[in-house]
Amino acid sequence: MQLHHWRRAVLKVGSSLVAPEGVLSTRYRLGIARFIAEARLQQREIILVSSGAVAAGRTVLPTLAEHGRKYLSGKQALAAAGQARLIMSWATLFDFPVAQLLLTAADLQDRQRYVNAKNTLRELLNADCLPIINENDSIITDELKVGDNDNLAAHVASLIDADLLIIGSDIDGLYDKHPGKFPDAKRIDCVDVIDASIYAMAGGAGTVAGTGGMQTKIQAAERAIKRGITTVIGSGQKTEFFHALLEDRCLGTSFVPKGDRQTARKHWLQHNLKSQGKILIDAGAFTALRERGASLLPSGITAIEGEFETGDAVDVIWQNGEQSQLLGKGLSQFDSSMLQQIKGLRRDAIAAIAGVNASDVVIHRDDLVLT
Ligand SMILES: Nc1ncnc2c1ncn2[C@@H]1O[C@H](COP(=O)(O)OP(=O)(O)O)[C@@H](O)[C@H]1O
Ligand SMILES: N[C@@H](CCC(=O)OP(=O)(O)O)C(=O)O
Repeated sequence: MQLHHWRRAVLKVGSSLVAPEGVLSTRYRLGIARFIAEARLQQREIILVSSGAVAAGRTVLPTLAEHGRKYLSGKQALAAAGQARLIMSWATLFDFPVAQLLLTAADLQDRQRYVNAKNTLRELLNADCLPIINENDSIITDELKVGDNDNLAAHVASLIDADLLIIGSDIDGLYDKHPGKFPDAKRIDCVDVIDASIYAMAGGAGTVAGTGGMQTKIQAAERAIKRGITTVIGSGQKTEFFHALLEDRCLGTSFVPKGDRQTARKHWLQHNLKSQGKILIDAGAFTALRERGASLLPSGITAIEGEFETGDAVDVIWQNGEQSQLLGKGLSQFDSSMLQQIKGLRRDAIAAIAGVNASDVVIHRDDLVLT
């Protein structure tokens, strides 16, 4: 199946690839690492979501592995020890820097942490670094869990505005029934609509190390395509799967959103998010945003209307004397009270008010939809 030309992908690799026999191994990770390196050479960006911390922990702490995985703190200790081994072992496969981000559902629900995670990822990509993400298994309880890395990867894809979500597993796609139980199961090339009949095809995990099986992969695809992100599920054990992706083709199962990605994103921003306030901008900012596709900086803001929180959607309006023109809608990286203080200011002055670590971008161009 031919895909669109993708530029930024979240690649999720399951425990079945990272630790095929329940312990950390390079057997499939060498091929995965080669794919990441080649994609980067093609000027594509990759964010890796890697499972395998608990499996790696079993090697690091064999005694705990025997008894510890039966209770929560034991599993969490295995994940803590294993995560360090996991990240080190990925780092040795690359000649570019890697960075680790451990996220929880709470981080994705809290607006400030969500924006922080997004900004950190953007910085890492700009610095040519490979972000490697996992769930922060060592501290979470059930209520705060995303629970599986398929859904976590879909959240990350949406957070960083990826145009492709690749779910690498030990199987070459979604079958119409559990292939391990039914020898006549047939692989599906492309899913147009995700409904109950698609979920009914999915069985549980294939290995002891895996979590969720196809169920969570379909959930992830559903979450991603709602945001206009094409999702593919395929075998991370096969070099052909990765080769094809480098040529914008999918040899597994693809889930393709209707319409193009910008349309879906635009639709999501425009129709699913209610504007909580207004940011009025000057003529210079209007031109920069409209003509040059720039991000909105505080220096171009003349006034703020309404009360809103960090991450809320706001209308961006050019006010020209008595007349005003709606430029678009975007996600604000600051709340309205901080914006009241930093509007019209330049970078140095902003740092004195918002702190040296504060971003000086109010609405990133990726988060702005022009009307
Ligand atoms: N309909 C299906 N199509 C394909 N695989 C399925 C299906 N139902 C269940 N599975 C199982 O899901 C497994 C992949 O999920 P999982 O074991 O959680 O792996 P991972 O570690 O890659 O997330 C497959 O190996 C297969 O045994
Ligand atoms: N966060 C866990 C993996 C969770 C998970 O979703 O596993 P998998 O189904 O193998 O991708 C770990 O690192 O062990």
